[in-house]
Amino acid sequence: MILRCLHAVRRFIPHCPALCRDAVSKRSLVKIPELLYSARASARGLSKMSLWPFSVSPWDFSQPNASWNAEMQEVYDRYNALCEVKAEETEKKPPWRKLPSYNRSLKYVTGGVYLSKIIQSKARLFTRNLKEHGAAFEYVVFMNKQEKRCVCLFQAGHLLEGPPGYVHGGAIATMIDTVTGTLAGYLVGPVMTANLNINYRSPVPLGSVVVLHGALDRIEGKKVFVTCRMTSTDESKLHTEATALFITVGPQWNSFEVS
Ligand SMILES: CCCCCCCCCCCC(=O)SCCNC(=O)CCNC(=O)[C@H](O)C(C)(C)COP(=O)(O)OP(=O)(O)OC[C@H]1O[C@@H](n2cnc3c(N)ncnc32)[C@H](O)[C@@H]1OP(=O)(O)O
Repeated sequence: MILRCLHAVRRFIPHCPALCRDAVSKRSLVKIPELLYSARASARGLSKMSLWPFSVSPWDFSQPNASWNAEMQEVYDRYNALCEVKAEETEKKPPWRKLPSYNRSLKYVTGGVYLSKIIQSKARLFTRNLKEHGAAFEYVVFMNKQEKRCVCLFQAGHLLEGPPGYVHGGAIATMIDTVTGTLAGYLVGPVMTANLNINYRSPVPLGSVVVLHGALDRIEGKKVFVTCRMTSTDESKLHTEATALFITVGPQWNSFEVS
């Protein structure tokens, strides 16, 4: 019934473009299954959710959803609590911040000079290109700017299989690149990965939850060195160790503080 109404609205849109162009877009309608899905997920503690289906704000993939297992939800709640400011400490900024995560880069970003507009309009961030929650990369990044480090909770879905029952090494590398790149980008601005070194210490079971600990090592001119460890959620088991080198690509590279 709801979908029928929405299809009727969709057919009506071309006849009143001035009225609807911005508020009701086809892109918004694509999000309806996600919104219905999120309504089901709300029982599991989804923090903010709008029932208004024509929102133009992008979907934040780092919110809890029904595919998260109990461990993912529990560790998320623990870190999320660190992001909240208590009433008596309103003047103090909490050191931790949960980063939102969208499936597109900035809408008007330049670059990708060989990309046609059609390709660019369909482009999606690699780790966020599936609509099915839980199938691949479920993750959320918490940033601590003061300490120049971050943690990422990662639940590996069934499409990431490498060896039977375990996560593919390339999927692990993807997450390490994402987490270290996000930290470098957050601290200094736009960067490109120049080098990634990974030591795989123990396999990651498919469907399990792990934590990636990213930390700034040092900055030397344009070069940003970041380390990363992937562990079990209680940190008793080391899965992967990595170092990454990022090169700043913006014009601002010589103006940030070297520490
Ligand atoms: C909104 C959504 C967010 C979502 C956030 C998601 C985050 C995801 C992040 C993913 C990031 C990626 O995957 S990026 C995609 C993968 N990476 C790439 O495609 C990069 C391809 N490579 C390049 O474009 C280039 O080589 C660069 C930019 C890396 C470097 O070129 P450049 O700027 O000309 O640098 P250049 O002057 O040559 O070198 C600068 C210094 O770095 C050193 N250097 C350069 N490359 C290397 C290297 N591989 N290993 C060691 N050292 C190196 C040089 O020796 C030099 O040192 P010295 O002489 O100064 O001492």
